[in-house]
Formats: sequence, structure tokens, C-alpha cells
Amino acid sequence: MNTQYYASHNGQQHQGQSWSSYSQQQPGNVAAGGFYNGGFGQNGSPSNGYAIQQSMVPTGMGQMVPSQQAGYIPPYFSAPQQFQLGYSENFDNFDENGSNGYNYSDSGNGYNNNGGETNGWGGAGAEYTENNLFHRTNSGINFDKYENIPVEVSGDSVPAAIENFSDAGFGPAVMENVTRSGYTKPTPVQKHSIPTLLFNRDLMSCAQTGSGKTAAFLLPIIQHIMAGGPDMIKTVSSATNIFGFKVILQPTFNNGRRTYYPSALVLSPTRELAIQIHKEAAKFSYKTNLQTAILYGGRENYRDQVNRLRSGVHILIATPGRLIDIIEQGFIGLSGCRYLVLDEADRMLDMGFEPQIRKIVGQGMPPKTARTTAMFSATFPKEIQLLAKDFLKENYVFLAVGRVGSTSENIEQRLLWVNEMEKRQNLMDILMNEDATNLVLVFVETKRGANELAYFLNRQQIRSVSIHGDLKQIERERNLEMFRSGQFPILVATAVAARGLDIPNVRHVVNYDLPGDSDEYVHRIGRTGRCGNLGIATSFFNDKNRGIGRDLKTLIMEANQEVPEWLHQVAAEGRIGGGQRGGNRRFGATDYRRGNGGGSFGGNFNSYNSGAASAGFGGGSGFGGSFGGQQRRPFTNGGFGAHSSLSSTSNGGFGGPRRGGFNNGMNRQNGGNFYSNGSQQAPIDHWQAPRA
Ligand SMILES: Nc1ncnc2c1ncn2[C@@H]1O[C@H](COP(=O)(O)OP(=O)(O)OP(=O)(O)O)[C@@H](O)[C@H]1O
Repeated sequence: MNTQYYASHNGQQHQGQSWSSYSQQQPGNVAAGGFYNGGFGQNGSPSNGYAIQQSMVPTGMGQMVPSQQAGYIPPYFSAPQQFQLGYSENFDNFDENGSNGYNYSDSGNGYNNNGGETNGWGGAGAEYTENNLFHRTNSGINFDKYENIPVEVSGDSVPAAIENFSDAGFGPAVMENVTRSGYTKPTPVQKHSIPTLLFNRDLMSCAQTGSGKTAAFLLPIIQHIMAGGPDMIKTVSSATNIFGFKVILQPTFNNGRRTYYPSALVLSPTRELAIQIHKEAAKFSYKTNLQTAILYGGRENYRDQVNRLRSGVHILIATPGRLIDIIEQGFIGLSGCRYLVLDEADRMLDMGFEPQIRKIVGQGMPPKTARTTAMFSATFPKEIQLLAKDFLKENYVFLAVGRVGSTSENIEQRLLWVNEMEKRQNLMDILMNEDATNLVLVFVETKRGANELAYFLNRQQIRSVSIHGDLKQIERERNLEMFRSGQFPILVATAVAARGLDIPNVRHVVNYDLPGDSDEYVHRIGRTGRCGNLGIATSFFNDKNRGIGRDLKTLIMEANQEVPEWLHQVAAEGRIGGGQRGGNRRFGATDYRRGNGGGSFGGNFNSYNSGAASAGFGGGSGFGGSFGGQQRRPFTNGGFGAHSSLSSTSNGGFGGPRRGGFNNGMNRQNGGNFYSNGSQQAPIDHWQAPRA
């Protein structure tokens, strides 16, 4: 068998190189585990070997850490280790049922996206180069409009927001990496989250998709670890963390196994998102001695990931199942973990993951009083917020940029009534009209559906790949990378790709099958219209989707977009709070501490839409609707209890003083939501009015 190396090549330029020629590379030149993008031209042969060449030279190895840590070199960084993992696996029957597009490369040019950059899969062992870490900034024309989104912050003594990255007090290395990333100005979620975490306050942070949440937690954590210097590695006998809790960070030997103690743990619900966060962590810690590692599921990469730990780990990014496994194997200990981040936190705490999160937190991690815990998502239903407080210190800061669970106005939402039998044709019509350079992400409900649709598209000469949970991990990563590179511009995905993925050229998301849940919808369409760029989301709606109709109408109106006539009808027929999970508790899910309403939708969207008012978003209780009819801009007056009390004539409604939540808020039924008086509600510590 002709062994071929999928690996990132150490910074050399190999534009357009074919797979077979790349296979001539000597292993010694190859750096760890990424995916060299000159390949795949030889596609499709089941006998293609797969081998990962490991070279354990951690990023920044041997470089001094910047000023705060002058003179400090963590002991386990002292010498680069070189070894070869020797892992190899056959791609037998790679294309399980002919639908993944892997065999489809009609050009023979192979998988080669952009002239020599190593876009690697980024999984464990990936060796990033400056080129592939720091792309041009991809912020779009609406980036500055983020400033206009209203911000709600609540909690005691909330640290003041920063205006510029330079206000954060980052050390020079972190600051340089911010600059290298092309970030000139923090987004609102960054302005508030960064100082909050720098002050070691626990945080529940909610901001729209694509608005920069990843940097909002990574930058302060990296800064903390950099600034912590030698204290960050003292052993349990001598070190206490800032909360007075004993910590351990140096590797120890247990039963012949070396156990590593990360300072920070970031948990992600999906493997691909973990890979992405890991790459971001490598980016922001570039040219420092800070070590990042990743643990995520998939049989193929187990050894690779464990071996990678040998270079030490300050920040560990992981999916829960694999992390538990590795903890049980004794390779990771959490007693030194002072920073815990749940990205996509509402997903991490829903029924699927919650037991695993509890297990992880219970595995020797410092108690919540002795660590900083942060949760980030674009959606945060009230019951999940209630659950979340088990993991957060009582005085955590709650941040909402825009209404929790709202969609970005950068996404043009289109809803088409399409019967099941007509979906393929409608999709074809959309794709035919799409610019060839645009990437299109198509969501379907089932794994089989993903395979079948990708197969169908390929038969129609539309190059597409799929991603779903039945693929091998290596196939998932490869397909995603082929999509990202533009080689296969259509990705047919199940929910596995719904959250977090940041792929710059995705201009169109198609909900071929709508989800049953509006939060899922918000995340899915959020794969486009990111970072101030514009995007389109088209959803096929038919009788099967009636349950989500009302929620969709709300979301579309809230984004100031046109609602199809038939949707008004569907929404009027639909029960309040449609959707599979029942109870429309996500609308109005602001900081639940500020209200205890019933959570159903109580808003008067007619007036909201009419521009008579905007206000709105009642406490823990549901979308409060429009009151007092002032301006069109949400929150400007009525939002979150400010002004406009009692002026609502109908549904929902609240109001109350600008500070203090909804104490005096009007309560009306219709949506079934009552705002209790605010006696036990936390005050709003500072309210930031939107800028004109
Ligand atoms: N301050 C900034 N300036 C320019 N670009 C930024 C800035 N902050 C983040 N970005 C870019 O914006 C994009 C989206 O960021 P990110 O993936 O962190 O969004 P998110 O809020 O986590 O989205 P999601 O809710 O989908 O997970 C990324 O490409 C990131 O590099």
C-alpha cells in the first residue's frame, strides 16, 4: 500500500500539489497531525492509507514568555520532544454509500484550497503556523452596527466594560496576537466579558451568533495564565489559587501514568467546535509558552491526543465524553483547573450533556467558589439558566447582548412553503442561483437524509459533502475541511454542524428540514451572517413544521424582516409556545434572577412590528412585547423594564423603573406570563443604553 501522509507541512508552500506528490514527502519534514491541503487528488481509492506523522514541537517552544513572566519557563516545557506516533489506519470503504463526495473530485486537482496554507484539521497534534492561524480579518460591513445592539448587564458590582482592547491590560504577547488577528475593536460581548473574566467574576454571557464570544473567553483566560507566572505551576503542597484553594498543576505520576493538570478547561458540545476553539486558543497564545491541548471523540485520534499532552497543557479544550474517558485513564487531573468555560452552555447543560458536566466538575475540580466559571451561548432558556447556577458563584454576572435567543439582523431570513416532495427541486433552484464562490450549508434532520441528499446533489454535478454522526471522525473533519476550502462548496449537515462553527464564506444556510426547536434554528442560521457580514437563511416550511411557526414568526419580526402571509396564519393557529420542547420559555429569557414569570410569550408583536414601540423582553417571563410605543429600536425605552410601564394595552407587558427590574411592571395575562413584583429580583447594576 502506498502510505500517504495527511499532515501539515512545516510552513512550506505547496501550491496545488497533488496528493500523490505530497506522499513523497519525507516524514521528518512533516509537522504534527494536521491536514496538508495539497492532496486528495487521488481520491476515492479504498486503499488510500492514512497515517499521521507526529512531531511534538509545541507552538512557541523555547520562547520566553513575555514580561509578566520574565525568567519563568515551566519545567515541562524544557526540551522539545520528537517522536513518531506511527498511527495508521486504512480508509476502507471511505465513502460509505457513495454520497460523501470524496470520490467526486472531477478535477483531479485534489484537495488544495489556497496555495500553500496548511489549513489543517486542527485536531490534536496540529501544528499551526502563523499563516494558517492568522487569516485576514473577515469582519463585514455591518461590524460597526454591533455597537447599536442593546446590552443588558446584571449582577453585583459588575466590572466596567472596556472600549478598546488596549484598555484590557493584556500583556504584549496577547496584544500582539489580537493585532495579528486583525481585531481592531472589541465586539460588545468582548467589551463586557473580557473585564468580567479578568476580574475573575463568574459569567453567563449571551450574545448573537458570530459576534465574537470565543475571543471573549479565551483572551482573559490566556491573559490570566500568562500573568500568573510561576504560581500557575506550583504543586498542591504550596500553592493556593486566588480563591485560596490548593491547586496542582505539575504533571504527576500515578500508576506509571503521567497526569497533567490544565489551568483552564473549555468544554464544547461538538468535536468540530472543539477543534475550532483549540485553533483559536493556539492563535491567541501564539508565540508564548502557553500550551493548549484538545481531547475529543472519535476512535482514530485517541493516542494522538494523549501523546500531545506530553508537551504540557495550560488550556484544555474538550468534548465531555472523551474528557471523562481520559480522566478515568489517569492522564488528566482537574485539581488545578481555575477556569471552566462551557461554550454553547445551554447545550452543555441540557439533558444530553448535563450528567457528564456534573461528572467532570465532580472529578476533583476546585469547587465553584474556588474557580472562575463562564458560560457562553446565543441562546439560554430560563430553565437552563436555573440549572446553570449550580455551577456558578451566586454573584455571577449576567450579560445579554440583544435579546437572548435573538437572531442577527445580518441574516436575511427567508421562509418558503415547500412540500416534502418538492424540496429537492427547490434546493436545486437555490443552488443554481448561488454564486459559485459562495459556500452553502444545508441542514437536514437525519444522518441518512444527509447522505442521500449529498449523493443526490453530486449526481446533479453539484459538489457536496456531508457531515453527521455516523461518519468516522476523520471523515467528518475532512469533509468539513473540503467544504471550508471551497473545493466542495455545499455541505449537507445534521445538527452536528449547527453550533459554533465559524466558516467565513458561508453565505447561505438552507434549512432543508427545519428543526423542531427555535433555539436550534437560531444556531443553524447563525452559521452565516457572522462578524458583521451579510448572509441568507432559507427555510423550507410545510405542515410538519407548524409547531415552530409561531416562534419563527417572532424571530423574523424581531429581526425587522418580512413575515410571509401564510406564516401569520400558521402562527395564529399554533399554540402558544410551539416547538418540540414546549413552552415558549426562551422568549424573554433574560437574566432569570430578575423575574420569575411563567415564561410564555406575552408580547404584542403587532405593535412591535408596526414601529409603535419596540421595548420589550420581559424578565424571566417571556417576551414582554411592546409598551409605551416609543421607538422602533428594541430596548431603547421599554426594554428590560425601563419606562413605559402600564402603557401596554394588551398582552404581556411590564415596565417598571429603569433600575430594579420589573418591580412595577404591569402584569397581564394573555401570554400567561405574570411578572411578580420585584422584591427578590436582583437590581440591574448598570444599564447601557444603546448608542444612537
Ligand atoms: N473584535 C473582533 N474583530 C474582528 N473580528 C472578530 C472580532 N471578534 C471575533 N471576530 C471574528 O468573528 C468571527 C465570529 O466569532 P466567534 O466564532 O467567536 O463567534 P461566536 O459569537 O462564538 O458565534 P457562535 O454563537 O456561532 O458560536 C470569527 O471569525 C472571529 O475571528
